[in-house]
Amino acid sequence: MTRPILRVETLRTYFPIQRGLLRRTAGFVRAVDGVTFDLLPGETIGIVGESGCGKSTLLRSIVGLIKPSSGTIQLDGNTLTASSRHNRQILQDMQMVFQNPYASLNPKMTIGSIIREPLQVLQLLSKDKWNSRVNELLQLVGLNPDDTMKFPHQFSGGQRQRIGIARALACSPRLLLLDEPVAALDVSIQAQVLNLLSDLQQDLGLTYVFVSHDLAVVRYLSTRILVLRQGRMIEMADTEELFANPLHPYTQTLLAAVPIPDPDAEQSMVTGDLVDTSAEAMQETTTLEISESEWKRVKPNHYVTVSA
Ligand SMILES: Nc1ncnc2c1ncn2[C@@H]1O[C@H](COP(=O)(O)OP(=O)(O)OP(=O)(O)O)[C@@H](O)[C@H]1O
Repeated sequence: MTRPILRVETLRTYFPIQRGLLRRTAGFVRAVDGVTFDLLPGETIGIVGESGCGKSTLLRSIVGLIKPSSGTIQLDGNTLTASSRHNRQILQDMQMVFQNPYASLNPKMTIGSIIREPLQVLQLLSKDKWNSRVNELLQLVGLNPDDTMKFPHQFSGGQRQRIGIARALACSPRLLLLDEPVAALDVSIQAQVLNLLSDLQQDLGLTYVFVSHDLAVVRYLSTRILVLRQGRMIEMADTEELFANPLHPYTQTLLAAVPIPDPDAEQSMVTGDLVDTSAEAMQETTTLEISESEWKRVKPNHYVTVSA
């Protein structure tokens, strides 16, 4: 059986609520509260749920931008600790793409230096190969390699997100954590960026964790969906199974809000071929080691919570 590239086990991230002059801890926001899932190579898991349910905190906890309160995260079978997170291979293997392409790029840096930065920081490749790698990355994301000396403000929103993706790909990661990567873009541009992500996944064999509040967008890209509510897992299933057979009332409510695609519409949201790159991976049943009292396993890959 294929080893999961990512294993998240009973992950909890709580933020203290501080009150009074002495800033005493009066309680905790349970932003992520016992999340467990495995991710096989080539899969895309979509994390969905309403605003504030903990989607971004989950991603940030996985990538190490926030220190989780408890639980374990394994990358390729290796448990991530404060010290192992400095390991070059781990830093290389897992990269994040942020929601806001306006805020996530340093406006004072040329895009050449923005994309080159991870190579410099991680000391990857020899210095004389950095420029050709930057050109290659720009081409990979559909941008002009002659534009390396331009600044972020000289690009459109969609192009800036492509720059963010090129930077995330600079050190050849295997796992991309995508936090609402198209939410800040116009719908027509969203389609182009989603198609790019799909093509890159196929061409480079990438694995994605994809966060969005937009279920229609998640449906295009994800092979499996995890529904979160107030930090807790509500339901998890293969994408089409979840859409066809949502079991938890909360999932049913979320799905009811997704507009049904109009077959006569001139332009569907995503054009071109979206190839399911994880067909092989999906042949396998992923395991979920959560207490039976909390989860009901209704099909090999369909779990629903019975306590929330
Ligand atoms: N640094 C922080 N300190 C305290 N509370 C926080 C912090 N970051 C997030 N939270 C709280 O944790 C909860 C989850 O927030 P998070 O941003 O992860 O949700 P989300 O599902 O990504 O929301 P959105 O879709 O609006 O981006 C929220 O109640 C939020 O207010």
